[in-house]
Amino acid sequence: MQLLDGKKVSEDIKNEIAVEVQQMKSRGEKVPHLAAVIVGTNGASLTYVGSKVKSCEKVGFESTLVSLPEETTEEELLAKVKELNADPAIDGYIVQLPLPKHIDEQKILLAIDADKDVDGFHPTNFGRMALEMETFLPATPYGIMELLERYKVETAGKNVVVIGRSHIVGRPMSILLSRKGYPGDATVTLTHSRTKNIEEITREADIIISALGVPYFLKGDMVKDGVTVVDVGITRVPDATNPRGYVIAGDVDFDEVSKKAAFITPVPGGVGPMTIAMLLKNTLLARSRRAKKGE
Ligand SMILES: Nc1nc(=O)c2c([nH]1)NC[C@@H]1CN(c3ccc(C(=O)N[C@@H](CCC(=O)O)C(=O)O)cc3)C=[N+]21
Repeated sequence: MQLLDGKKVSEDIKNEIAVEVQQMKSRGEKVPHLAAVIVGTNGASLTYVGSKVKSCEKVGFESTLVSLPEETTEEELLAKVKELNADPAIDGYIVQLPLPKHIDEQKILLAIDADKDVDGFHPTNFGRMALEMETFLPATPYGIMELLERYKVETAGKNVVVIGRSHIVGRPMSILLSRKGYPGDATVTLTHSRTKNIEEITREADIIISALGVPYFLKGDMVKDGVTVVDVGITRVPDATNPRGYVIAGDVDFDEVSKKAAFITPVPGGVGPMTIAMLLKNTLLARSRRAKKGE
């Protein structure tokens, strides 16, 4: 069994980015500037946004955190989005999801300038991804592709089973792995809450990407020997014996599944850190695109 070490690979990627930023600086060029908008104070969301800001500092990017109260109206958030679209200092930005229920997420995502949409969530960028055009790939699926590539996991002609059809992970993951070329060319099955007899499907899989959010869902008897397993689930499970009061649980029963797996990601330290590294990579791309346009 080999660990797909997202923590380590993400550090490598951040070091590569830091080198490029240093070169930009020494040429007197503007460095990438990422902004993140967060509405409300969900504990987990605050953690992620905090680590994004920290990672920006680490690679030498500029970063701006826009923290808005839970009561922010849709109109106010739209106004902030328009302001970021128009701000020449900002190369790319994200609006942290989920948003409070009184705000229409789709309306916000549509308002983001596709050229600054480093999350790759705008319909234009999602379409470009599906059509195999150059674009900002959504950070989590992009990070998984990068992990598979750096560990040389074979994908061509393999049976890939994706669990979960979310717009930010499962759906784009299924598209990316079915695209032409490496790390794609796979035969992809997208499973979800209406899928019947899922264990019969997962048992045939060469690669399983689980993005479900159900702690310890994937058990040892649901996979075949030699499988590659990527665990996207991150759930905080209350645990009184832990000083934090919770433990971070993946979708995969690691103890059972790792006994049969050829490659497997840990949680934490797998897909999560890769997501942040790829967001930085997209922001670097946003900056170089804008530099080419003289912006
Ligand atoms: N517009 C938007 N873009 C996102 O990319 C986005 C979002 N909204 N909303 C929330 C999710 C979640 N997300 C994570 C990023 C890093 C870790 C991460 O680094 N996790 C660490 C530790 C986790 C912990 O300590 O809680 C790990 O897995 O090792 C996790 C989750 C990005 N998201």
